[in-house]
Amino acid sequence: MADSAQVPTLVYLVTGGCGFLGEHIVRMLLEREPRLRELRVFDLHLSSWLEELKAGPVQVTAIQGDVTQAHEVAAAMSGSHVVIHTAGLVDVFGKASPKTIHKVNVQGTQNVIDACVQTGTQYLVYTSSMEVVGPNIKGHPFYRGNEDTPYEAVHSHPYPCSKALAEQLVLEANGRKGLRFGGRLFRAVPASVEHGRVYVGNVAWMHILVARELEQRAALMGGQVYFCYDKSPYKSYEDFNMEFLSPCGLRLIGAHPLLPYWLLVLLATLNALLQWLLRPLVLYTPLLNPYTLAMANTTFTVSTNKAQRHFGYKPLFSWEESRTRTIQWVQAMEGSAR
Ligand SMILES: NC(=O)C1=CN([C@@H]2O[C@H](COP(=O)(O)OP(=O)(O)OC[C@H]3O[C@@H](n4cnc5c(N)ncnc54)[C@H](O)[C@@H]3O)[C@@H](O)[C@H]2O)C=CC1
Ligand SMILES: CC(C)[C@@H](O)CC[C@@H](C)[C@H]1CC[C@H]2[C@@H]3[C@H](O)CC4=CC(=O)CC[C@]4(C)[C@H]3CC[C@]12C
Repeated sequence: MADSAQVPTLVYLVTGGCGFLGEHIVRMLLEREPRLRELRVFDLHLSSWLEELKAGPVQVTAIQGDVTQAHEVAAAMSGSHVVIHTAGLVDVFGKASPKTIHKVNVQGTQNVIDACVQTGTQYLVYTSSMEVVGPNIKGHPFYRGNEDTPYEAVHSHPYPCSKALAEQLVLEANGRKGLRFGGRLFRAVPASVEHGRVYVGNVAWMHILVARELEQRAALMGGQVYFCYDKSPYKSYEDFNMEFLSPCGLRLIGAHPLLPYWLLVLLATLNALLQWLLRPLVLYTPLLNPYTLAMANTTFTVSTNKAQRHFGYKPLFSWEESRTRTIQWVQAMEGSAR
């Protein structure tokens, strides 16, 4: 059994992947990162040599995009585990305006950071520059210094200013969570209890398709039941929720339920009794009651393609897109709850 360090499960995104540094990173990842499942190469200008890389075992996805466009960055980021952000304007010759340099190097980096937070991509590697340190405008030499050597970094040129600002954004974003929950949830349901979940956008899409096809295919579809499904992973109810809550800073404590099942049944029953006793005074509606506990502890998953066979249904949103959109929704809900 290959250890996890060797199993290709990770999705990397390299911005500026067609640049001088980016190309080296792309080729080296393919040669030296055994955990790589997909390598996304994001660049304003895609190079033809990318095509030759698609013949290998790792899925190489070329994405033409602009880091100054937040939605393009977020779309490329969706489902990535690691992003290496090299895209930038290297210009100390006055080819580009200070505004453009700032827009690409600073706003572009902010867009990458925001996309990480939105999509739950937890690891960002940023290519900074020695110019962030110096030489400064006073011409002070920096002789064989290191990261801790004191030096007065004072810049006026657009490029070093942009790199210094971008690096500061990245450093400040370290440890940032999409959501300030920062809380802990305690596992109540065994991870082995699978529960079927479907992204709401795919549920809506199936409804649209049924309504559209029903008239033409009444003989086949009339009176039929169709399970709704997509590529959402089979997980326990709580583990599935963590796909969206982990990127928002929540942690699920315990590989196994922390309380024995009989105690959960007792607590659920007490909740039901309390609800009954309090009903004349107040509506007490706890999450844990005998019904919800039974549901959460009963495996219920589907595997079917009847909807595809009968009316051509295919999920509109991939798992990665569904996950990203749900994380964004959770974050928006948290923002409105403040
Ligand atoms: N070349 C050097 O000596 C040094 C470079 N760096 C940094 O390394 C990074 C990469 O630099 P190089 O590979 O040398 O430059 P490069 O110009 O060869 O590569 C930059 C890549 O970013 C892409 N890009 C530019 N604007 C973009 C945008 N708006 N959206 C998407 N992609 C965009 C370009 O198409 C290009 O492929 C830059 O962040 C630079 O500041 C840092 C230190 C030294
Ligand atoms: C307190 C813990 C035991 C916690 O894990 C309880 C989770 C519980 C609130 C949910 C577990 C299963 C959910 C239901 C399931 O997804 C099926 C459903 C289908 C519907 O049509 C409506 C929602 C629901 C009943 C859903 C409700 C929440 C759960 C019971």
